Amino acid sequence: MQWDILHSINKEIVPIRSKEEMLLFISSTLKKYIVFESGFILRHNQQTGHYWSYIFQKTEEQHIAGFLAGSFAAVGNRDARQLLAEDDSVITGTGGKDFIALKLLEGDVLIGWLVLLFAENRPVLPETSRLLQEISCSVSMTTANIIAREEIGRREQETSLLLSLSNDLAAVKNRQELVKVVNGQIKQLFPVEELGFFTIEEGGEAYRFFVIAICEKITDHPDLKKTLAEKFDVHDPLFNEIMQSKGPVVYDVAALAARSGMPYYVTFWRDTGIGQMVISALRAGGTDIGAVLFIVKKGAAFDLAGTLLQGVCSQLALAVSNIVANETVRERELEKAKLLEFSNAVASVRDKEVLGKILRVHLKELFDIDDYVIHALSKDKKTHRPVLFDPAADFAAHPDFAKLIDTDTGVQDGIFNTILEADDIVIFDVTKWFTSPAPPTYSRAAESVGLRTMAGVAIRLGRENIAVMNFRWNDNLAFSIPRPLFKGICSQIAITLSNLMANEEVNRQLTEIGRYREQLEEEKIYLKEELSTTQNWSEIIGGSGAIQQVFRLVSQVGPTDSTVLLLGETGTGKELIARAIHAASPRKNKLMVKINCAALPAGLIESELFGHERGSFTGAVERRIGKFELADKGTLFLDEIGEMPVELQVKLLRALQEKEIERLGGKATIKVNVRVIAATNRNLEKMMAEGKFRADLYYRLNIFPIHLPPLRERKEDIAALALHFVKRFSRKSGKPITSLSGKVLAEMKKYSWPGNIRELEHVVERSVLLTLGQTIKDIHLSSPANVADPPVEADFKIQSIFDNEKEYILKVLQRVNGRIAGEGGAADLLGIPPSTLSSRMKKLGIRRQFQG
Ligand SMILES: Nc1ncnc2c1ncn2[C@@H]1O[C@H](COP(=O)(O)OP(=O)(O)OP(=O)(O)O)[C@@H](O)[C@H]1O
Repeated sequence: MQWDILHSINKEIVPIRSKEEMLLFISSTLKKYIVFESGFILRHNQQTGHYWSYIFQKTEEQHIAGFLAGSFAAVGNRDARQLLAEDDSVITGTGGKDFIALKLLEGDVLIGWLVLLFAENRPVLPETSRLLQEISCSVSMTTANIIAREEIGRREQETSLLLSLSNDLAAVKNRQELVKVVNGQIKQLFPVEELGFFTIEEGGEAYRFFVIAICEKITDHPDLKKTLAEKFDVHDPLFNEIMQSKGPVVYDVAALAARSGMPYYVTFWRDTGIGQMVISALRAGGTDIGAVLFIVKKGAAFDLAGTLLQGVCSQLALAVSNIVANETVRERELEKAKLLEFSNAVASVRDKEVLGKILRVHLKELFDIDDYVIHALSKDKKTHRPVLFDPAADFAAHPDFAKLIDTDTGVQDGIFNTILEADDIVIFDVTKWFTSPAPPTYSRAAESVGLRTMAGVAIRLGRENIAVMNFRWNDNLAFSIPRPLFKGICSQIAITLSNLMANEEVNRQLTEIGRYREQLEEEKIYLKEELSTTQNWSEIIGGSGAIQQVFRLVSQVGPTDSTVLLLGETGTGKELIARAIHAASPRKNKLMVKINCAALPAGLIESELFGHERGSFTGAVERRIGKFELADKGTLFLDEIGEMPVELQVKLLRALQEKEIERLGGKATIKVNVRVIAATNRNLEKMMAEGKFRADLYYRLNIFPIHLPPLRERKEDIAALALHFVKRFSRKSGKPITSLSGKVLAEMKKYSWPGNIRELEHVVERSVLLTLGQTIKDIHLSSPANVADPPVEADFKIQSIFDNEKEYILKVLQRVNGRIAGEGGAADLLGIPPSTLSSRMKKLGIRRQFQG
């Protein structure tokens, strides 16, 4: 009977393949032969000594639930745990709730127990115990099979998960896709709740979060942004340890957080209440690229043994490095595109204001940068001044900022020099400016618009610092400014800025050239005038004692640098004499610049004399040099000096004494080397007495006075002057007029000539136009009362020296019958050698018949 039972039981056990079949066997087959309340199988871990419920039916019964949960009730006076640990293959309890625990062995290894609980009133029978002993081998084998099959199944599942994970990870192209795979598959493979990936930054000194797959409860955590944004030091003890370790490391978060020098995220996760985290280095192609952090599910224990974590980590490393490579390629392409777009936008801009606006749009769009100012460095790199700025920025509207545009500031202010030496963005505290003992001018503009923290970066053309770009700083910019692109944009700005400045320089030079051209044009006018008067100089007429005295004074003072004051009525030849003085001076190759103080409105004389800067007064659109500068190294002729306004006399005096001038609206003084000749028809001494002319200026000008006599006081010159003008105007009008009649000449001599030589000149000019023959026989003088009948010399007529000589030689030749040489011949009578007479005759056009 016993054998039959054993045989039947074994027959039932052998085909069992699964936990369910085993449970069915225990709860129905076994119960046919053994009477017990309930039965289950516990598993046992040989290494750790842990045991756990393996094959069982859930129940509400407390004593069974206690077993299943691992809390054994005391059996007799022995604890069930002790009982289980004993070596007997079947243990039976005594007293209380009886049970039998049948040891399940695979070889020598204890793999678990089959536990049967009995009702209190039904103690375990010895034959039950024996029967169980008999079937223990088959139950052990079947259980070991189930475990093995399960293990195989688990491994197969793991392998397939790993395979699909590896397929999915291979296809991952970006961070979002990685998060999807992590959430979908990693979380199935391991008891993890959250994952975070770190990557090591370029340069290898810092690491930061690359991507995280976190649960919702911390998505809204206030410190999350900070945690994700922070850069961690690769030398922190935790990261160091992970990088040193060969595989993943399990950490108790509370214990880890208690260690010193831990990175911030450890505390962050401790505070969210998690117990364990597993961290593993991520390596791709033999290079450390970062780490992966698994946040273990609450209550779950993460057992590294037997997991595929290491393999999974290698796959994750590959995926991360692929994403990084992809992102780098994309970033570079994007950068290239953005750089291209930026350089296209700025390339053709030549206008500062337009460029300022374009920069504003692009800096905002690319990096979220606001309120930028670009300060260009001076050539010697010692000072800077703002040249380009965000026109919409608050500070741009500040009056102090407007002043800055044209102000040079030293770079050695502790901020600019630091920026210029740095390779990256320098962040600085603007408030330091406010409290510094000598705050720079721009600090007030910055303060008033609430700028507190700013950043600055050196703008370099190649390696040369050419400018500094400052902009408003906030912590978000740390992430919105990708350095490679930012550097590229800064280089573009450098190119654009240097082009702009070169362009400005060219424009400045063109304006300068334009100004010089203008100056040359003016000089040309003066030179022409001078040329015409120089010709006049050779034809200054005057044989009278009075004018000869003037000529003597001119030749005395001419070669010196003395100031000359020409006094005389209008038209007496003051300007002519001034030019003669200039022509006789060492300055003759430079300009004589004339300014007529009577011809200019009082308000313009100053600008005319000293020049003006652009915008110095309404209408001063361009910078203009004054006559003083134009006459530099030459002569300045101040005509009608008596008409100069008194207030300007002071300035003139200062210019004469200091030998330097200042342009209107200008700041710099300009050295000038000018010789001054002043002229007036006014009585300066009288004016001085009346307070209309400054005494100091008078004495400064009156160093070498020359009085030009009125024409009425040198009537002996009238004939020569009149003839001189006749020739000039007849030549000009193409008329053959060569002389004036004696009557006309007599009229002229009688006339008082209030307009002096100029009047004579005009009278002759008019007469030439009216005369038909060769001789002027009539003139029209303005005041007939002044004209009296002169004692006319019948045969006297005025003619040129040339005609006179010709006529005289002809008369002599007629007297000697044309004989030139020999005693009593024409040459003898004229007291010159015959050869000289012959050549004179030839020159004068005397016909051959008279030549001997
Ligand atoms: N000695 C001279 N010989 C020839 N021409 C002369 C002589 N003196 C004056 N003139 C001519 O007379 C005209 C008037 O001379 P100028 O302009 O020099 O006089 P001014 O004293 O400067 O006159 P104002 O006081 O009105 O400026 C000029 O055309 C000048 O060439």
